[in-house]
Amino acid sequence: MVMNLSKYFEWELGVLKEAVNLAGLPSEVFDYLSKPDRIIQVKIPLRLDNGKLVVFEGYRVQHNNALGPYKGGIRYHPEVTLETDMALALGMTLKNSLAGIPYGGGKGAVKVDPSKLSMRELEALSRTYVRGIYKLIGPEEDIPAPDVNTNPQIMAWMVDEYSKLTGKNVPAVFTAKPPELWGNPVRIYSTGYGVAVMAKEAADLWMGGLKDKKVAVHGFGNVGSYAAYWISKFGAKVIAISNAYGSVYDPEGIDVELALKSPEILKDVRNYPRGQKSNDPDTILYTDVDILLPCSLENVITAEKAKNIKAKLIVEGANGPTTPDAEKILYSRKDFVAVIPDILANAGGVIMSYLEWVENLQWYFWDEEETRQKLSSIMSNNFNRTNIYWNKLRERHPERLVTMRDAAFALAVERVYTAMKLRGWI
Ligand SMILES: NC(=O)C1=CN([C@@H]2O[C@H](COP(=O)(O)OP(=O)(O)OC[C@H]3O[C@@H](n4cnc5c(N)ncnc54)[C@H](OP(=O)(O)O)[C@@H]3O)[C@@H](O)[C@H]2O)C=CC1
Ligand SMILES: O=C(O)CCC(=O)C(=O)O
Repeated sequence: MVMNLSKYFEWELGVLKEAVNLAGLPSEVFDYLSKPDRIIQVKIPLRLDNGKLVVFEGYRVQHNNALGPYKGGIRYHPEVTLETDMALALGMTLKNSLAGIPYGGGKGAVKVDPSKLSMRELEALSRTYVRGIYKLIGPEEDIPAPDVNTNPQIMAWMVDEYSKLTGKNVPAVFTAKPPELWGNPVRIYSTGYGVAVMAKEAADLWMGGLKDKKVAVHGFGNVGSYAAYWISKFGAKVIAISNAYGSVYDPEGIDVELALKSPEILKDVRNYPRGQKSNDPDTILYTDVDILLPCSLENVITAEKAKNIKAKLIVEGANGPTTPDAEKILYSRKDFVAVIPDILANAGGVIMSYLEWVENLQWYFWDEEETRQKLSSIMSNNFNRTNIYWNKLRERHPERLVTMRDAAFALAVERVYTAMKLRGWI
């Protein structure tokens, strides 16, 4: 996939501008939010196991903290750029606002291919990154978490490094830690679980329920694999999955539990024992399914690809997978239902991070069932609020296409605006 990353930031800003307008807010709100509060850029020198020194580049973008501390994940990816990170940080401000949680938005990144590093190198890189940013993060300042190619083990190293540097035991500075180190056990699957809850809400409302609905999942990583697992649990049938190496299609249904338990399949979905295999991850975008879950990276569903998509409902597990041009093409189809936008659909991760942070701050822990229940009801409530607002906007603007993304952005930006206004910033 060729990623046009700067394009992602550009189109996200376009949606934001429109949202400010739709919400009837002063245009200066767009000027304020189109730039982050602060960009931290750090040098990460790493001595490789073979003795060679390499220097990586890392970022932490703190976008806006009107609603609370900056919050958002850290991505390790060889193609990540500062602009991608800025787009993702803006997305976090809006996602956290829409979710109704007490956070602003931020995002971090290191330009590295972690699959090429040994465990020792990965740990050293993660600790050096924390040394670069630790003075500007904290449980009341900025709370990072995982994103693409980062995980609870990396959070454990990071929280340990932070504690060493500050001389304090501060678990609430990072979320999605291992449960043995004050993490919440739901967090590992919460984003995918939330995506499945959103698909269920949408299917119940518009498609007669999830039962036997055919599903394709693009990107079988943390978000995609658990989204596939939970949507199957809710009664749908996952028939196609992909990752960076390729895809597998089985009209009889993929055994998601088997795939989730197999390190070989998680590494490369073509190791799945049945079905038709392809070396192209994108073939599954065009499979005849009811629901498509894009759970890999941004800019996957372009206008060109949208023309051949058959799914009626798209629930965005990834951040920024559908371009606005593609969305227009999808909505022009009579049988198309909706794109449930990223800031609504994949908020399960950060909502669960919020619950873990609350647990860490008060040293009191809920059990798994109870926390999942809390997450589920916050997600369902957010779906309903956004849908009601979407209906209102469509009634108000019958002359134009108002997407659910427009509604989600407008609702989110309203809450940020109110906080900034009350604080006297704007
Ligand atoms: N983790 C979280 O809690 C949250 C993540 N997100 C977003 O969800 C998305 C996925 O994140 P996450 O699951 O954590 O990341 P992972 O690294 O766990 O998974 C990413 C998946 O996408 C696959 N992938 C990469 N490139 C392609 C491609 N060209 N075609 C098909 N699949 C591809 C990867 O395959 P391979 O393994 O082969 O590289 C992997 O299966 C990102 O957009 C992220 O920002 C959003 C909210 C929260
Ligand atoms: O839990 C978190 O803070 C990470 C969330 C995140 O990065 C995202 O939603 O994209």
